[in-house]
This record gives sequence, structure tokens and C-alpha cells, in this order.
Amino acid sequence: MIKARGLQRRFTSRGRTVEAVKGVDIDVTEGELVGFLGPNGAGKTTTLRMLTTLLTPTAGEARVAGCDLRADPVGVRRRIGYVAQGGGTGPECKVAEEIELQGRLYGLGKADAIARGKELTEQLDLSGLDQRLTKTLSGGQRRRLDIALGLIHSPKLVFFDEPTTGLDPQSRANLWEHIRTLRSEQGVTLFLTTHYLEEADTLCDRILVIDGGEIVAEGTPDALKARVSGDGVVLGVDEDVTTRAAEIVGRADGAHDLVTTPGEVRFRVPRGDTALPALLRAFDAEGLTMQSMQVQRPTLDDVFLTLTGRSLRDSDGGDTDTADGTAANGTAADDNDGNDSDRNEETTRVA
Ligand SMILES: Nc1ncnc2c1ncn2[C@@H]1O[C@H](COP(=O)(O)OP(=O)(O)OP(=O)(O)O)[C@@H](O)[C@H]1O
Repeated sequence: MIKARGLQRRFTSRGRTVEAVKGVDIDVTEGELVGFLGPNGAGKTTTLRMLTTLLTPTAGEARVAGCDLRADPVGVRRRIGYVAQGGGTGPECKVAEEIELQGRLYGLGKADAIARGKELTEQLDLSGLDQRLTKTLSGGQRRRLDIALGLIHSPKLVFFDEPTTGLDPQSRANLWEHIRTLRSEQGVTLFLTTHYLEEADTLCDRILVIDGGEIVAEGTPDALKARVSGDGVVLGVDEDVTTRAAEIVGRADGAHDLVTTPGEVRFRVPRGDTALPALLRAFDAEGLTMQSMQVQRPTLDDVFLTLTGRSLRDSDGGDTDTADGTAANGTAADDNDGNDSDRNEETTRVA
């Protein structure tokens, strides 16, 4: 569905050059739900805008939904859906009007646009809101309307830029369910950017981690976490057998970073869940009793920390939302490459 090679974008403004994306390779296969995770300014939006034809790459090639990005941008636009960060709805427009207009922009007849709109509003829990002005919708409803607009032409590949930024935890979880349903019931391939660790972890099949314009890691959430440092395990034992327990642990496959305190043995192993049964048997064989055990899976933040030496939470302001529904984090640089339309296009529709 997506195959990009050496995709690069440089911005130059008033003599200053920003290498926003430094030649990334991206592969996404049909039916996948892939997350593009990175801190603010990492290059997520710039990459997304290139893949959706809104921004011309400085270098590199890509095929998106079967069409060449440079040779056939119109073909790409016809086949993809794009749900931008800020959405594209007019505040004074009614929900039904927005949906119908979007359908017409994609070439649907009036009756088809209305019928497709009805189908989407039902799927996305927006029924009954047809006559509401979009400015009166809640944050979650507005995001679902943005999704409806992005899906009006039944694309098989949909791009989401920070789909849940600014939503409260309940609306975020609700939107995740809708995104999952899109994939499971309609077989849509999804590519989303996010700086929310939990979103990437719980929602995505596979994650690409981007930092400073480069992809620094990629894999399933579990594989990424396993690759970095393994699971932390804490075993509780009787104080007088701590040393013997530590000796048994020291012989376990892949155990490292062993630390003991009276009554407790801490260590790391590649997979805590598979290491523990063997350890239990070894304890049994030596006549020792394990009083307690705890496996601590590494988080994606541990992954990011190991890869970059920085915490994703620190570098992007964390998972905080402001009360007014806007992202707490800042936006990317305001300067531009002399082509203002690049930035402005972000809120226009891909039609
Ligand atoms: N039009 C532009 N002109 C100049 N620099 C830009 C422009 N657009 C983006 N940049 C710069 O490119 C880098 C990558 O920005 P980008 O918006 O792609 O990051 P991001 O990972 O999407 O961040 P965010 O999570 O804040 O949206 C940043 O340093 C940003 O300041």
C-alpha cells in the first residue's frame, strides 16, 4: 500500500535550512494499522504531507495506493483518505452539508453523497447531528466528522495526522474503537502519526519511530520493547535463601542486570513470561519457595530513551491535553520555504 524510498524534505527560509525529513524508507502492506511515533518536530507531519501529495519531496520516490507519488499525484489523491490534524470543517457549516459537499468534491452525485454520508454518520455515532453547526460539536464528535469526511469516497488507505490530539481519555478510547472497526470491518489500511505512547502501543500493529527526520526503529510494539532491554522481573523469597535464589536466577537463560537485596532478587530477561516457568521448576528442584513474582514490561518510552537518550514524554510535553481541546504541545516552526501554500494546504481537502 505504501512503499517509500529515500523520501526527503528540506525547508529553506531566510538563509536557514531545516532538514525536516532525511530520506526515510516506509513499507506498509494492505490491511495494516501502522503508527508513526515521534516527538514534536520529528518530521511526522512533513512525511505524511509528502505521502498524501500535499508537499513535494526534495528527493526520494514513493508508491502510494498503487500510484506513483510524483508521476500520478491525482491517482494517489483519488485512492487515499486524509484526516488532517486540525480537520477541515467550516465552523458555520452544518454536519450534513459538510459531508454532502465533501462527497460532491469527490465526484459523487447528490443522492449518492447523501446516502454515503448517512452510512458513515451511523458507523461513526454521529446520527442525529445532521443539522448541527460543526462549531457546536464536542471534540470527539468533530474528530469523528473529520473521519467521515476522509472516508466519503471509500478509500482503501487512510492517513490520520494525530487523530486523538486534544481529546479527553474517554473520547480517545472511543475513537480508537472506531479506527479499529475501520480496519476489521472494512479492511482499510491505516497510517497514523502520533506522539501518544499509549496510542501507538495499544492501537497499532506496527510502529515506525521517527526522531530528527530519521526512522530510528520499527517493529511491533512488543518486538520494539523486547529489543531494547527485556522485561524487568522482581522475585520475592525468604531472606535467608536470597543468595541461593540469586544463583539460580544467574543460571537462567538471558538473565542479566541481577541485583539482590535481602528477600528480593531483581533482574532482566528478554521475555519474563517465558522465563518464569523454567525458574519455578529450578526453584522447586532446589527445594526453594518463591514468595512472589512481578514482571514489568518495558514501555515504548523505555524504547525511545534507549534509542535517543531522551524520554519521549519529556521531549514532547507528554500526554497532556488542555481543557479547550487543543494540544498542549506547540506546533512546528512557523517559518517556511517560501511557499506558503505548503502550510496552508494542510487544512484543505484532498479532493
Ligand atoms: N513549512 C515549513 N517551513 C520551515 N520549517 C518547517 C516547515 N514545516 C515543518 N518544518 C520543520 O520541520 C521539522 C519537522 O516538522 P513536522 O511538523 O514534520 O514535525 P512533527 O513530527 O509532525 O511535529 P508535530 O508533532 O509537532 O506535528 C520541524 O523542525 C519543523 O519546524
